[in-house]
Amino acid sequence: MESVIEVNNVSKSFGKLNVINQCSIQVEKGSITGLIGPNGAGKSTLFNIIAGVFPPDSGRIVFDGEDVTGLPSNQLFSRGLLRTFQIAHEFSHMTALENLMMVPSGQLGENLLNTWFKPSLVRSQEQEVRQKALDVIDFLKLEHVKNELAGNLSGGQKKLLELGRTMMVDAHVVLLDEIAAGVNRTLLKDLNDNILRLNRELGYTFLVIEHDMDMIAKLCNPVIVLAQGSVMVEGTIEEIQSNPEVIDAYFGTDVS
Ligand SMILES: Nc1ncnc2c1ncn2[C@@H]1O[C@H](COP(=O)(O)OP(=O)(O)OP(=O)(O)O)[C@@H](O)[C@H]1O
Repeated sequence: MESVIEVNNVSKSFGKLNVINQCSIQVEKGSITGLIGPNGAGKSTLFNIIAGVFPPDSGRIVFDGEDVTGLPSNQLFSRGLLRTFQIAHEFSHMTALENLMMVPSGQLGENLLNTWFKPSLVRSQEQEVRQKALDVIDFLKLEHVKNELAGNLSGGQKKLLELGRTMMVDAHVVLLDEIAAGVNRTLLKDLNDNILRLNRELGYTFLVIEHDMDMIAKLCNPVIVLAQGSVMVEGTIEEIQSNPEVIDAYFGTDVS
């Protein structure tokens, strides 16, 4: 098995609070790996470190075999590692299709000189981007809302659109931070199905933070439990749910 993300002995403090403590995890290429743990365990902080939002105090992050510790998000983005973000307010007045078309970086049309001197090149690239966006709409079965303003989409449709944006840049590793929050059951099934399809059909690797245990159980193998900034245990969802230490620390007495 080949790791696509390696977190090696990473630590991070905010002031006197040690949030991540000598934490090491590996995400295998082609896996959908779950990251769970109690509130405040450090999951989002670890995501932010992996995604280059801020550097660790110590330790290393390896992505695709290269040390990327401290590289900013935009550089990781161009290497194919990205996290989903909520659709920014300023994009809510654009249609779902336009939101997808906005994603690719370095569009030739943005450069005024190109629009003057190489108009045909710009036009053909715009057509290419539009076609790709239409393919993504088709893949995610969002055809019926493609011309709807993003701000008018339902919570679940917005999450699908966020997932769609990762397809526009050919991401191959995607960090999903609580993507199920606030999504109704029907759309949650669509979301799960699409994550599985991206994984199986297009080879995406996912690292998923999620409080929804049904979603973790349906999608993730392995599941890593983080507690107080370090790995408590890693295994299949069945192993996790029957681990006495995890039951005690995380599930309380509700889990049989
Ligand atoms: N920028 C920051 N400055 C100071 N403290 C922070 C910062 N970010 C996170 N923390 C603290 O770090 C701890 C871990 O937070 P983090 O959001 O990583 O946990 P989490 O496991 O994602 O929690 P949850 O499941 O509740 O989202 C918390 O005590 C939080 O208050």
